[in-house]
Amino acid sequence: MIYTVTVNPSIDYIVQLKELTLGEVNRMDYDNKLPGGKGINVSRILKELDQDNVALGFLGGFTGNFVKEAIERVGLKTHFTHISDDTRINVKIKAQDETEINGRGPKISKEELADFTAQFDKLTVNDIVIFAGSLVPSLDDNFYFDLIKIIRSKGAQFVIDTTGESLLKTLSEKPLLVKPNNHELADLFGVKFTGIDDIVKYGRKLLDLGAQNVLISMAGDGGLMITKDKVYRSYAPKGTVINSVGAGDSMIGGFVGTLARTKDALEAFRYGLACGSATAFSEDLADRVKINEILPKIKIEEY
Ligand SMILES: Nc1ncnc2c1ncn2[C@@H]1O[C@H](COP(=O)(O)OP(=O)(O)OP(=O)(O)O)[C@@H](O)[C@H]1O
Ligand SMILES: O=P(O)(O)OC[C@@]1(O)O[C@H](CO)[C@@H](O)[C@@H]1O
Repeated sequence: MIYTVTVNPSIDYIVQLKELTLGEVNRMDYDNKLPGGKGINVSRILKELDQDNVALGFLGGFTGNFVKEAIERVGLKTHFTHISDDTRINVKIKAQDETEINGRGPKISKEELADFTAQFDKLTVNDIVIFAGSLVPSLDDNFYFDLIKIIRSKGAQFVIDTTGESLLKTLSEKPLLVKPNNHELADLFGVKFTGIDDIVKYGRKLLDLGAQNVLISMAGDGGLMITKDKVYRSYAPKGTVINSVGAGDSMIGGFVGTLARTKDALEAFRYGLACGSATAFSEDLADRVKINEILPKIKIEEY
């Protein structure tokens, strides 16, 4: 089974207006509330690919109820730990620019945390756990790493979408996939990239440090897959970008879901790219219709 973990889910409150003027009363042209959080987004994409999965994490309060109902309505399997504090609301403003204001997230008590962690005892070698998104302030930086140790002790696989030291630290535990974007990769090693060769050089370091599969996403410039002896590059297909929120999560969902089904990393890369672009070209996350429309437009070449 594939499990996604969203420690800090959200209601994504999408607000559209022609122009945002700071310090003034602004009126919305359109608004929408969507269930959010990186792991939940990965779960939704897995579902679109008919890949069985369960979304885990913490949900609480009226906001948590909204998220739970919204994702269960689309048929997602969930097993969230109930918390007494409210799930956060993240504001996504689409005006002359895209601006995101993400909440810090709720408090999680020791008991709530223990309930959540107990689930990991049941993992087996057939399971994959995907961690994605920020932690809440009451959890310390070792949170993911401690869970990863448990996961690996059961022989299960893990994927982690995080940045900086928290990512570097997990590499020795051999994540199934890491997918920093090019900016995150540069920050990770404290360098500036001048071209694709630099990106490949530092992407390969992630493999050397233990990652099993490495993708580097480059938004509208497409993505790279770096293997021990080959580098694959894809330019993103052209289209009208409606929403780039969740493109990275979609790429992870597309890659992991397809890798689990086919064991073919190149095919998984193709689906990852298609899901990422399909989300960029959709108002919400991509659905199966959009993904299937984009798939034939994905071209991958050896770099
Ligand atoms: N503007 C775009 N046009 C076409 N494809 C896109 C666009 N933006 C993203 N994609 C596709 O989605 C993939 C992931 O996007 P991106 O690099 O923005 O991930 P990310 O930085 O993790 O995004 P986010 O954190 O916003 O989810 C890209 O590699 C690309 O294939
Ligand atoms: O604050 P985090 O956890 O880093 O990111 C949360 C978030 O911005 O990521 C998703 C898009 O990737 C959104 O659904 C959600 O609002």
